Amino acid sequence: MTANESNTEQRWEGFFPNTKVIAIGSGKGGVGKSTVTANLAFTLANMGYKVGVIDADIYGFSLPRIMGMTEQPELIDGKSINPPEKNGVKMVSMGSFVNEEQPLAWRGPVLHGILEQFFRDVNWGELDYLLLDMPPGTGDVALTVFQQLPKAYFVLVTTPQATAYNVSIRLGLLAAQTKKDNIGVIENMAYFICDKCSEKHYIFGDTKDAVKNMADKLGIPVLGSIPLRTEIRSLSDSGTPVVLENEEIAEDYKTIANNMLEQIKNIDMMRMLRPTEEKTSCSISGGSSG
Ligand SMILES: Nc1ncnc2c1ncn2[C@@H]1O[C@H](COP(=O)(O)OP(=O)(O)OP(=O)(O)O)[C@@H](O)[C@H]1O
Repeated sequence: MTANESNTEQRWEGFFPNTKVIAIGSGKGGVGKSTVTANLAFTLANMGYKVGVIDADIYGFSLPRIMGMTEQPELIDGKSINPPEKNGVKMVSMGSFVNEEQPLAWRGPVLHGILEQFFRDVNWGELDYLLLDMPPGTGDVALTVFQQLPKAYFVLVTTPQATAYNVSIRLGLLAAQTKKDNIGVIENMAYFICDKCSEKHYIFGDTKDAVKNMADKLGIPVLGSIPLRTEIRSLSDSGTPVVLENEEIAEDYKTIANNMLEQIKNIDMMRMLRPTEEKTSCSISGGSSG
């Protein structure tokens, strides 16, 4: 796609002129991207920001369960909906409309249409930050998001295993190629603190610098690390993101959120200095399939 073609396309961020959209992605599934998204959303809300979350993982949605927001959205006038809200966070997911066990099998254009409705037909109100929980990998939805949200900031979540961070590099490079601003990497399940010896065990990484080295390759910072904790999993499963219950982990998330906002501030300053052509160009080949 050329810069001109991309400019004439309807872009979703037009629905949110005053909102910063943060797309949260991972190279592979199971690294805790949705858990991190949910906890970051409640952290930002706790810091006083107005926050919305779109679950862009249409087939593999899990946010309604993790955030404990399983109620159906309210249909207003036959075409727009009021999203569920909890602790100052609004959220919409495919899981808000279908049963958790219902199989979904749609091709790209249908996914694109559903995501567009999440942006256009939901009464979000004024938001400071809209977090987008992306499906894992570099598939159709990632490409659509990169095309439709040229000003979005991009955050990678990975665990310290080589199998996870190596595929994250691919997604990070794709984001960079399509001129997305990568803000940084969040390391999840970074270490485990033993109940008995209180030592940190780096279960998933050969070295504790694995994710730092990966972030260096992409030229972006590590925004922070979250430990592997049974409590994170068990609270998530029962619909209470850990930051609402555990002050120590809430502090870790606050550090990450502050680092993220600082990076956004720096990127905004750099954007003001960039030539216009560079701000709008997009190098994805092919159409805008979703
Ligand atoms: N730091 C952590 N400590 C312990 N368990 C965690 C941690 N982070 C996430 N988990 C658990 O790991 C599992 C996978 O997390 P999650 O669903 O957030 O991953 P994901 O990357 O979004 O996966 P997918 O993209 O495949 O949906 C969940 O059971 C979650 O509770």
